[in-house]
Amino acid sequence: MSELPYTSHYPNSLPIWDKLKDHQTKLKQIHLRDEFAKDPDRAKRFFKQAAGIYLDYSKNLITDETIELLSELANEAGLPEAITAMFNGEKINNSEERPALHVALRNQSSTAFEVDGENVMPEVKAALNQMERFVWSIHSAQWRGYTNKRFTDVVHLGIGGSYLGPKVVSAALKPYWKAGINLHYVANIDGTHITEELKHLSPETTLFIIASKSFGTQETIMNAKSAKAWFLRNGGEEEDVHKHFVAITANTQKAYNFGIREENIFPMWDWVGGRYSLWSTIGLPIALTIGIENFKNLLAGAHEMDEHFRTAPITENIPAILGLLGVWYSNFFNADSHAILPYDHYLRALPAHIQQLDMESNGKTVTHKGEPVEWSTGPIIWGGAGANGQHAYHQLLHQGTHFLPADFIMPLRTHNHIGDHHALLLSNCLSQSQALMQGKTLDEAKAELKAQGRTDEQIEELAPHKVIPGNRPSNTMLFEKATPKTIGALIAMYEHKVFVQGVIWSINSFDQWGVELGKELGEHIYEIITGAKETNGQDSSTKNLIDLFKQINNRI
Ligand SMILES: O=P(O)(O)OC[C@H]1O[C@H](O)[C@H](O)[C@@H](O)[C@@H]1O
Repeated sequence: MSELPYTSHYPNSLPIWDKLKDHQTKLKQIHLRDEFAKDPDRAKRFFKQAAGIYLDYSKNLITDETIELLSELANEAGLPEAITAMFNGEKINNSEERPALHVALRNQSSTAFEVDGENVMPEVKAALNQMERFVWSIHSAQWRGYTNKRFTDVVHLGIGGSYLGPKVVSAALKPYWKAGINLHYVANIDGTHITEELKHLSPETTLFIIASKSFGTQETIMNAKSAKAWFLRNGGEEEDVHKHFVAITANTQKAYNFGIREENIFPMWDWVGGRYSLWSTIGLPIALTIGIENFKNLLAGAHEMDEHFRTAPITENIPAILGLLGVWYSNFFNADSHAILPYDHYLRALPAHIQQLDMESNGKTVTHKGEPVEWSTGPIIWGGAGANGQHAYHQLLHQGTHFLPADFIMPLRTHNHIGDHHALLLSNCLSQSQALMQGKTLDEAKAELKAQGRTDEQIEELAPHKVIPGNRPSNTMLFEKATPKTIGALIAMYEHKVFVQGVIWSINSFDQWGVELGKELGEHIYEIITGAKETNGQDSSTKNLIDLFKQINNRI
């Protein structure tokens, strides 16, 4: 296993770590409400803009000194060297001996990106051209179904990174969808998912994309087999399969064996991690719905963020600032979760994508050298669409006992002008971060009750319930409009934030060994259910539950 080509460190042994601890003790005394009151320029000082994204990070538990110290932390942990290593194609995914070169997929410059001494840009461009030809042939109905009808529906079969990324982007860019094609996603191995999606579709006009980097993921392969069986059961013939099934994979042979023609297999590369793959051919469903030009704009937006990340000094660098603030809360305030709150119906799938991106990347307990970490790593990512959350979990954000940093995300202009909905949505978004920051004091609560004409006794009883502590941190990320470019930049921003945190924590953000054990055990359990193996060796809980399943389904 190769050493990482940048500084190897334990963050809690860095000289800056103790300084940050002392600083945190001081900072615990401040209240953000007072910081805003005494410094009218606070919002201006903690504000950045890059690649169409406006970041207001003034409602964080920080002072100028915090930013200086965090930037020192980044330097001591070797962040600048790590960024260079990633862009240079070094094997920063050291447990799998691979680079993490998703930035090459959206490269708009003439820079070469090398893997093992070979420039991958010609392959990347060739794959994009293959996508372009395919999208054109479907849109122009040159490529038709087996009864010569044009395609009306595309079903994308994939899971994890081969699902969440395309799903969030295609939903975020719904206003750009070309007329005539409906897109469906099937990820879950639960047969209900595919049954529900296929219910109203016709095999004559349905095209399937099987998206699996490995072409070995149980859920996707099972769904692909069921889709093929549905196709054959409903009129399609074996020799028609190639007209209705295409694949995206790094395992060409397996896709070929499934019945897909070589020219309909789109390449993937092992230097692109699943959760970083929406920019590759895995983005085919995005390109099919929004068109290739818009897909290229998505890549261009991400590239702009890449360039910002690669070149901006740490204190000016949006992903670096976000990553360092995350470290600040995880390691110095013991925050164990982080909320993603998009105020945009089209972006409602964003929390699920960021959840995989962040939790699969940084949910680690050993350093890249395999030594146990003595510091917290990736937080629990959760969230949902605003304003809906305000009428559900925001109560806990405002008055609960947990410390929960949050990101508020919103486009300044809407695609759907209807009444004054958008101004009201923005008011909701801003009022939430304001309430989290300023809270409500006991005196304010009492004054409010008094103004309502409550008796003194009622005021004493009720006021404590109305107190809101405030001083709870959040970021606000705005952009002019949800366009392919801004969505590209937004997602790339989160990717780099996750990388920054992985570097500080000295972990490998690009492997995911933790998901393997469940897969292996699942295979054993399935063999027991089908009778291929005995229950020997199973713990009594699992054995009982298997028996119950077999009994209810008459499989004994
Ligand atoms: O694209 P595939 O090879 O089918 O992989 C799909 C997904 O499954 C794996 O278990 C990993 O947890 C994910 O990172 C990956 O994106």
